[in-house]
Amino acid sequence: MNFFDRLHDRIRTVDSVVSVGLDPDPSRIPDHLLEHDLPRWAFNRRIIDATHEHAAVFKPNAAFYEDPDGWAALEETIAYAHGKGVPVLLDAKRADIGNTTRQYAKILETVDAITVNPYMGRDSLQPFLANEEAGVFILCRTSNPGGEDLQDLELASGEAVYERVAALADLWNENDNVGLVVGATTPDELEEIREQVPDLPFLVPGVGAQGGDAEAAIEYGLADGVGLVNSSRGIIFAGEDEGEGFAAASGQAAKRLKRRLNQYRE
Ligand SMILES: O=C(O)c1cc(=O)[nH]c(=O)n1[C@@H]1O[C@H](COP(=O)(O)O)[C@@H](O)[C@H]1O
Repeated sequence: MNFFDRLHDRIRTVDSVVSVGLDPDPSRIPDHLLEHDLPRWAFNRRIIDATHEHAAVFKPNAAFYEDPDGWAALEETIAYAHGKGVPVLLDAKRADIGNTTRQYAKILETVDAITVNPYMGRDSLQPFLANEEAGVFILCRTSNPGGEDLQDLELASGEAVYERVAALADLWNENDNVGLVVGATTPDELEEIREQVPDLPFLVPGVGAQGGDAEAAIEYGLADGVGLVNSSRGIIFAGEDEGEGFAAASGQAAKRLKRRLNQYRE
């Protein structure tokens, strides 16, 4: 079954478009978990237990797992999320030359969807795009301040680079498996890109810790009700000062974000 059909079902089941970002910064893991063999896994397990009822997906960012213990923690995390019936979107921002990207794309045997980088062009994304079951979210207008450095540049055609990316993504969506990453910190661009590509679901990061616009994230992020609004630190570290109560606080934060976003959903 196509990823976006599965996501549609998941969104209906939990009545939520919240993507819970699993970015377990080791310096912020509560002290009482540090004695575990894999503190990031111990942390994520408790976060998953507390938030899964409100999670349309879990989105681990690969950057937080790039060492041997991290790989083990990520493997456990993915399996546990799947055990709870929650799809996993790996935020890896991948893409490379053909033979390399073919190896990268093998990760789609393990996760349900991935973020990819369009900078190297179509062939660098082809093995991801060819996977009919998986979701492929292409970076379009990112939420960080430097997002404007390249993405806002005007091309000779008069369009901005991010508009060109949206147009290409639409073209590359032959398997109905493509979405765009558009940050909530630039609501005007969100609106503009939604008008340009009405059918592509967006992953909208940047609400919560980055202060993005939650209403715009819903108004423009969803295509036919399908899309994702991510918060990572705002959920997983909501109970940072609460010791063993940290996970319960995360559960509350995920529920609050779900309710806030649901106010704007039709
Ligand atoms: O691809 C992403 O998910 C992403 C794109 C983007 O433009 N901005 C952005 O913040 N993200 C990711 O979304 C998450 C945001 O985390 P918080 O700011 O803690 O909610 C991080 O994992 C970022 O890497």
